[in-house]
Amino acid sequence: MMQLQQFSSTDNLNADFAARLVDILQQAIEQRGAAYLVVSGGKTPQALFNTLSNTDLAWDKVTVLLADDRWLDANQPDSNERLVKATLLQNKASNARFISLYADTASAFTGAAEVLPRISALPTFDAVILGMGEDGHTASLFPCSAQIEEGLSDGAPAVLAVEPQTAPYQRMSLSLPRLLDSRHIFLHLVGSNKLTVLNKAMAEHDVLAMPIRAFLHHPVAQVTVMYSDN
Ligand SMILES: O=C(O)[C@H](O)[C@@H](O)[C@H](O)[C@H](O)COP(=O)(O)O
Repeated sequence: MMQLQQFSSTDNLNADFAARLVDILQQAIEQRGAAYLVVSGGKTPQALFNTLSNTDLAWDKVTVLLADDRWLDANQPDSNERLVKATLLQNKASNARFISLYADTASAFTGAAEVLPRISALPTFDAVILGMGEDGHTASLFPCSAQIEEGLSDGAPAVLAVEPQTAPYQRMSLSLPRLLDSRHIFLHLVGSNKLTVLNKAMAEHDVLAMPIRAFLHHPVAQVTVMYSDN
């Protein structure tokens, strides 16, 4: 099930989104002593990360991890880990705990066994922020990959290695069931192209063609779409 929240500008979107996330994380810390936040890479969340990093919170009780990463050393420009460390884990958020999806092996497929226990050991997440590509991928659950059926299956491991055919780098991605195991799920979209893709995803049900549909049409999970045109 999905609920669309539309904002008049990215500034308004980011202010509202950051406040909402901080409330969720704060509540988790009060109730359970710790909070778990899953974020996405890509261009869309960068301004949100800057806002969050300047917000007061007991960040030392917050664990941050990525929904997916490219199989790159964290010093590489296209590493999502590098992006999160440079934008979110700064300022007031510099003492948050970060869990990497990377291991120093040549292939994501051989590294998966090392990464898996880090993620499968985690409790229910408090918030997951998803992005969406124009092909309807989310995290690194790419429609063009041979791993898509496994990643969307009920019995999928918490993380899996993925080799997209239409995007660079091998990836490590959280699976659909691991991402759904969250108290709150958001989809963060900026730009009218993304709204067109969202409408296409809502119009039909084939999840292998557009993996984001597995979230948007999920019978139980609530997905809040945080959207602005610009
Ligand atoms: O590593 C990544 O690229 C992501 O996690 C991916 O799922 C991303 O969220 C979408 O591709 C949207 O990316 P943009 O925000 O750059 O459009």
